[in-house]
Amino acid sequence: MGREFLGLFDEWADSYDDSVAGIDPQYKDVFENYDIILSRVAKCAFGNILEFGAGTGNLSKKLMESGYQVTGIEPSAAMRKKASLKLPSLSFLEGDFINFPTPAEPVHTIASSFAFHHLTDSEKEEAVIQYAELLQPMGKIVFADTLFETDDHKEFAINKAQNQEFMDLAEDLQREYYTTLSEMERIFKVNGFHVTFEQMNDFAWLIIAVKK
Ligand SMILES: C[S@@+](CC[C@H](N)C(=O)[O-])C[C@H]1O[C@@H](n2cnc3c(N)ncnc32)[C@H](O)[C@@H]1O
Repeated sequence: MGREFLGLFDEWADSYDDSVAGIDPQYKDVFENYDIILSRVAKCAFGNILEFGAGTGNLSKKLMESGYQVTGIEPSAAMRKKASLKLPSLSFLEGDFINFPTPAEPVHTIASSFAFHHLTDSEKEEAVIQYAELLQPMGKIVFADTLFETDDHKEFAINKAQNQEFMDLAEDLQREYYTTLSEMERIFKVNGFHVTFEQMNDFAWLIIAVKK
């Protein structure tokens, strides 16, 4: 589910780490403070961690260095290959936010960075319902992702990208399922989580949801 963008990621795998380093001007602001953002996610995590959309393994590395047991779930074979080369001791399994292998161990934290927007809002809710079942009591969901305060803020970002002639970014913002803070808050609250948000750059927010 939500795998309609996979072709893009198979193609992007080789140059993805350059993009997050700010080399691509179109995505410079999206990935501003990338390293700090991943470190914040790692700092908020605990216990056994299931990470979705692991990509080239950059968040997985931070989580592993913090001493956690990490299993990465990633639908793109090219991305899994990159991540496995970077972190040979970690498991990167084929799966997505909704369809993934049942973890062998209890899960305390579900983590992800820059990936949850691949799901529509109803798929996001479907995923959160599953995570509420899967997580241990007081378990956490810690996600970093692009969110907008309102639909008007999203429209403003699209117009700004078009005016800067950042057409890849403008199309991306229209094509994928970037949602609003209020919708994200609703999804977590109605499914039994206490949720807080912290802005990390013009696009990315840290989302911390604790199972009540
Ligand atoms: C922008 S990259 C983020 C990678 C990494 N987490 C990071 O912070 O650099 C998005 C990742 O989500 C993966 N992805 C795409 N659709 C997905 C889905 N439905 N479920 C889980 N991951 C997905 C992509 O293959 C890609 O590796």
